[in-house]
Amino acid sequence: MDFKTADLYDREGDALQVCDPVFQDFGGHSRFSGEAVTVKCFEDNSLVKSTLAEPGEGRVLVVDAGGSLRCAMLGDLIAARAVEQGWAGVVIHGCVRDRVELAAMAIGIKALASTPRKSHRRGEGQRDIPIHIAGARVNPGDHIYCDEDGVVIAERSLTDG
Ligand SMILES: O=C([O-])CC(=O)C(=O)O
Repeated sequence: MDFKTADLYDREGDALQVCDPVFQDFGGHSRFSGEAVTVKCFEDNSLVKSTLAEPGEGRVLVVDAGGSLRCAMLGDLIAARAVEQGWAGVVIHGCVRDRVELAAMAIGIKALASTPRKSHRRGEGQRDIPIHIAGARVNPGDHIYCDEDGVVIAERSLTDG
């Protein structure tokens, strides 16, 4: 994976959505990209768990968790399943936990922070809808590129030729 978000920005300019710099890296991969699958949920990670249990096919789950710092939307068990299922990464506008284990996993994970408290699981949330995270709009099927510099979103693939 040899893209750089800064180079993509230089090429595409403001045709790209650029996330505000609020994310930290928690996964073993800091550079990852893929087609976006979207989930919107608040302090309930039911849809995060069920979506990451499906075949990932190199896609990236993007979660609008409302920026909540109160509970973790993802931990080592859900992340391990995502790795098994072939997800390229997860971007969460919210928190994770189990950061030591996450750092050893072959997946990209960007989130705001870590916290020990787990989330609810009541089946609440929406999937495959347009979301807004960190100042950027993400539509299902957009292509998301993440690296050490940040997160950018394009309406089409920028690396498949
Ligand atoms: O189960 C959860 O809600 C989050 C978690 O700790 C894990 O994925 O291991």
